[in-house]
Amino acid sequence: MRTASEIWTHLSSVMAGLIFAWATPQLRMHIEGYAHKAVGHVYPYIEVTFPEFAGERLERSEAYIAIQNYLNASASARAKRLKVESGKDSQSLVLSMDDDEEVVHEFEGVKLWWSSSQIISRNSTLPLPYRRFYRLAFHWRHRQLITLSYIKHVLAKGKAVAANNRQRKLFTNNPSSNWDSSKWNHVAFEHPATFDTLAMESSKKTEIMNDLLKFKQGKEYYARIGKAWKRGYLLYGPPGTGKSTLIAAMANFLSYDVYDLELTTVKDNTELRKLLIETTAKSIIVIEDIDCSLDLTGQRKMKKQERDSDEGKAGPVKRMTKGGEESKESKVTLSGLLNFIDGLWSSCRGERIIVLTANFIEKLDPALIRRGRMDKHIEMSYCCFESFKVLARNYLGIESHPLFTTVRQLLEETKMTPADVAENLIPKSDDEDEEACLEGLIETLKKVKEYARKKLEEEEKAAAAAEATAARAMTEKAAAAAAWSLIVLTFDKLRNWG
Ligand SMILES: Nc1ncnc2c1ncn2[C@@H]1O[C@H](COP(=O)(O)OP(=O)(O)OP(=O)(O)O)[C@@H](O)[C@H]1O
Ligand SMILES: [Mg+2]
Repeated sequence: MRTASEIWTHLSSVMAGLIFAWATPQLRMHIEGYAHKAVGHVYPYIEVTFPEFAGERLERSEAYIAIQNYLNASASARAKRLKVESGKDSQSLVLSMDDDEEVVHEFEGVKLWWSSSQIISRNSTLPLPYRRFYRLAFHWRHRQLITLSYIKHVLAKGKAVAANNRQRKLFTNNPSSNWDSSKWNHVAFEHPATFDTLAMESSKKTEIMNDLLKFKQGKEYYARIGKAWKRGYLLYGPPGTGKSTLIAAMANFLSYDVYDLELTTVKDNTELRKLLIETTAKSIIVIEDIDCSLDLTGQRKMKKQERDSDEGKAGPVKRMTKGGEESKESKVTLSGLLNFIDGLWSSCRGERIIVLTANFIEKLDPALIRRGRMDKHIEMSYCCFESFKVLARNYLGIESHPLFTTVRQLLEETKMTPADVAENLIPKSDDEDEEACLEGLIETLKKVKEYARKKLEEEEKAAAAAEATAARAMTEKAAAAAAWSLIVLTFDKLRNWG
């Protein structure tokens, strides 16, 4: 039997050996490796936690939000316990995973488990009394796949879902006297127009949608060719042909915000620049009726004349509202507007689209609408049969009708805007069915055709009368000239005789 002192000596040497082994890094790694393997055999899963608040300033973690969106998108199909919250428009409902619920996902054939939990926190700096987090568990064999690919995939998908679900905004600029609160006012953007409901030839629609998609996905492309990630659209055509409707459809298609810039309330070029700086990425900046809100041609001529004098000396430019009445004097100039657009192109990070609308393209200065500033010019035209069919589907819910043939023929012979066609397709009482609406439209089209015929006839008559008057005047002038020559000749002869 060993004595107590012998046992102590033996224990001390074992302890010293262990301490020595721990102090030797290679040996320690071996021991740790074995320990991990031993634990791995018992519990072979790795768990990753994503807390809601992270970082030094305890801000809401972007990763947490992206994961939340990613998981919510498929929650109703996967989770057994769900919770319901009201959505962005406070009418729809959003289903999400309930607390302490676990769902199984699969990525490239690998199974993984997501769970959501919360614990009461004693940390008083947190904005909420509890700490929420998501936990991802997977087999340690898939560590590489999950950490290198899957988490990136989840974050990208979650961000895309968020972009789609985001409550988009419609901004309008405040007059500078109200800039204490903010330069832009906003309301929820809830225009229902889509490319599906837009009355336009389908080939033209597809072209615009492809152009927008290429732009939206073009981050790397624009960076590679060294061009700012911006695109300018000019929409022109008569009132009521759908310019504003197309802008709404574009914003819905891209999930972008809309900044509706009202130039008549902007005092000068400096204000214009300040407004620009406050706009955010993923937005469409719209200046409607550019041909009516600024006398651009006049300004350009004036600018040319005063090329040597500075902007301040150019004097205030009178701007007109759409109705033609004069609004407050403003010093916004064409060069200010061009700088605004170029500033947008060069100084603002992130993608932006600028859309100008006009009734008369010929009134606009070529510098404003040249490619590079306004890259795509879209003419919005009178209603054709294809556009009519879209309106008939929207307003009457029909794809065909025996009266369509008459409508088609009349539309080819007349000019009617989609706004007017749409107005005729709206039932005016409960008794009016689709046939009554189509008959009403045919009646109006016939009237418009008759009116146009009479107008043309009158114009032709007036032109003929003007031509006759001109011819008569020419004859009288020629006769007078001949008489005068005769007088001169006679006078000369008399003088010679004398
Ligand atoms: N192409 C279209 N597709 C679907 N609806 C249209 C179209 N054009 C006009 N409308 C209907 O007519 C109404 C007026 O159209 P919109 O305001 O888009 O015309 P606009 O070209 O912007 O006119 P303005 O030059 O006066 O601003 C819209 O509310 C819409 O209901
Ligand atoms: Mg409009």
